[in-house]
Amino acid sequence: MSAKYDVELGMIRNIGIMAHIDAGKTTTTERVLFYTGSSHYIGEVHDGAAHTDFDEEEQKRGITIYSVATTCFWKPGDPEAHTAEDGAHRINLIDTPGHVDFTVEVERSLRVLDGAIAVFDAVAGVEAQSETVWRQADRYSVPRICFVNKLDRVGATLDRTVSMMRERLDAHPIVIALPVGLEGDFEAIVDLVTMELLTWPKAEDDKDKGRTFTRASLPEEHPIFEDATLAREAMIEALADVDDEIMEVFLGEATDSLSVEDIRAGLRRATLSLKGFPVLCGSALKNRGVQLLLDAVIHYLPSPLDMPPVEAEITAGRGQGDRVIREADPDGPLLALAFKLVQDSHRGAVVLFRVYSGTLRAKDQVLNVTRDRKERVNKLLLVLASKTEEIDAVGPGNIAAAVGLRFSTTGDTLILSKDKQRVVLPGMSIPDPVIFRSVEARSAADQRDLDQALERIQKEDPSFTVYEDKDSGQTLMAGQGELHLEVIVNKLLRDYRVEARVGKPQVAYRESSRAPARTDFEYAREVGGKRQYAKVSVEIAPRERGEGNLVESGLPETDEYIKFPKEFVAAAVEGISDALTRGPILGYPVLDVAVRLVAAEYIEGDSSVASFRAAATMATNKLVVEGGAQLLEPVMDVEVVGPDEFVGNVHSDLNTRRGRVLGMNPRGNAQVVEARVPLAEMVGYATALRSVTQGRASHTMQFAAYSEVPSSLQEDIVKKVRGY
Ligand SMILES: Nc1nc2c(ncn2[C@@H]2O[C@H](COP(=O)(O)OP(=O)(O)OP(=O)(O)O)[C@@H](O)[C@H]2O)c(=O)[nH]1
Repeated sequence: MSAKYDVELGMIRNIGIMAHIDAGKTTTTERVLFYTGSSHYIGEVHDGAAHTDFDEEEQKRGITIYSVATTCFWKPGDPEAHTAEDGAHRINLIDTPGHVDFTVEVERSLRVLDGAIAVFDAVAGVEAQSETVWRQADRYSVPRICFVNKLDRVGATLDRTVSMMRERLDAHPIVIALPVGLEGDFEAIVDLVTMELLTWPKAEDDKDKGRTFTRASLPEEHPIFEDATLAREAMIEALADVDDEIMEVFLGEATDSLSVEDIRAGLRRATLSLKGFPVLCGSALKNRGVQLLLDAVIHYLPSPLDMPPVEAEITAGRGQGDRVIREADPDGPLLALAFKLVQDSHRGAVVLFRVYSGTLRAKDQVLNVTRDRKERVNKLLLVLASKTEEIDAVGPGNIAAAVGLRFSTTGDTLILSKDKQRVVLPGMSIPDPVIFRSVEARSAADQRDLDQALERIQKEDPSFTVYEDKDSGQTLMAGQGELHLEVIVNKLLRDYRVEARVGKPQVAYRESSRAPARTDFEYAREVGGKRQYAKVSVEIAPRERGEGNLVESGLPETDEYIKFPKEFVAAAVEGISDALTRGPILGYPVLDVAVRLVAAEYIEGDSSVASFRAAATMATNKLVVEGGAQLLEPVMDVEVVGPDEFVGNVHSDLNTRRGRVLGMNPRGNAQVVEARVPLAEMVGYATALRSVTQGRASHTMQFAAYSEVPSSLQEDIVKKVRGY
């Protein structure tokens, strides 16, 4: 352990910065890293020198471990304290993706962070995408503080975003910082909790990018004093609305009796309970307001101590299936979650992880419970803004990187191999990939680059898979949605600079069988002058949607079968499974059927593993058709959020897409329309939605289930997929 970096549990903050694209997430992060002393310069987004990009090789590929999680230190009231020894808190800053389409990406970051900063653009306010990101954080109950950025821009106001938070997000904002001047005149901020004025040097004198600032009691003669007094009253009233303790004071005595500590404690309670959201403001680009935001991270966002202890499931031995609680105890058994794998150009695979309980030490042998693999941690790294530092150990509540793990990836649970009890953290649900695109290298020379790039991307993103179509020999990339694959294609072509041709997005259909059927199948051939024989009887029955396949040997345990060669049975079962990977309609995998081998015959000398395998495959192919082959399509859970007046349009548009509206609920002054819609009908939906709602609504969707394609459409789809 290192005195420089180790702090008590209550002094750790694991946070993310969430924002609409362009709201200023990168610019704000840069300032955070600069003011916390973790970096010695500010890389500006527009000159391409942001920290996330400083490694040239990685800049080409757009990934760095620094951009996934970075650790920095901050002490409110002492901007020069940059280590644990100085009494600073430790902030582990975790990247959150801007696109909510990538369920796995969003989940992985929301799983490991305890609180978040939501950044808004003071001109645009709460945009549709900010709304989507906000709702995702609601779903995971992530406490948030808000930063209304870009107050220097023409048209900026604090009030607009605050009222939009009420109206669009149905949130309870509590404004705790007041800007002095706006747009070009924006120069200072009043901390409403302490009634202090924070002033930064004018742009021409700002030699150290806003690092030096003054904080002084707001004088009564200051022109903003009256406004600030009113704003402070409003802050206390807004806090009293959601906090009983403050309410009591508010109703009883004069609010003057509330100390700074009382107000901070109230704001902390409101934030942790998600009843209120402290709102700060500033301009990251003009270097104003970020220090106050950092203070608020420490004052109001949760530490791991505020989080409920994690629950894990026992996977083997006594109590299998039971849940156990793991406290954040450094001496307890290790429990850690790998939340991101990054291919680092110098170090190979680097796994970022969070420890929930116990302590992980360099050279420890760990067990990846998810994959049932033992492996060794060669090195542990603390990731700071512009360097990594080797550390000996990581304790609970903290985030670090491990080098040397070969099997671990996003979502895996790690424990120590020597620990007796095997437990696993609730898995991240990785939905089936529902959409795919073909990809082909432009030349044989590009093939190797393509293969390597695809392998890397696949390792980093478990929701992305690559496979080969057996018929066409084409390489197919499958993912969670159009946008997911588009981002990957961009990565391939731009970051990895692979020369490749990429096909159009296609829906991943499945096939099934409608009714029970049975077939007796005799396989008798001459192959290379040798007789091959096998006879099998196979039964098929449909299963409920979502149940998956069941393939088994149902041979009775009669005398006839006691001596039946086991390898022939195993080969037949394999043959059945093989047949189910390619359905008879379009060659998509067959889903939700039970297939059993119910009788078999062999001839000594003529029968072989190969003949049983072939017989079972052919019998199954025939059976799926006899049972009534059926095409299945992925159906998505779609959620559209928008103003009331557009609900009619959204509704009728979804109807034309074979959608089924499941419900409509008000949220704030908006309406949430929930529907189930076939994915095939959702191509280009974002554009269509924009046009029927004048850009006021947003949508999210995720895979719900496979469902039967109506028979009237099956033929059209077959023609389309085959390219007729
Ligand atoms: N005027 C002004 N511009 C800002 C401010 N903060 C950021 N910007 C600019 O806004 C643009 C977007 O900022 P980024 O920091 O890249 O925003 P982001 O949210 O990280 O955007 P993505 O990287 O696209 O997700 C850049 O051109 C910034 O220079 C601000 O406080 N004031």
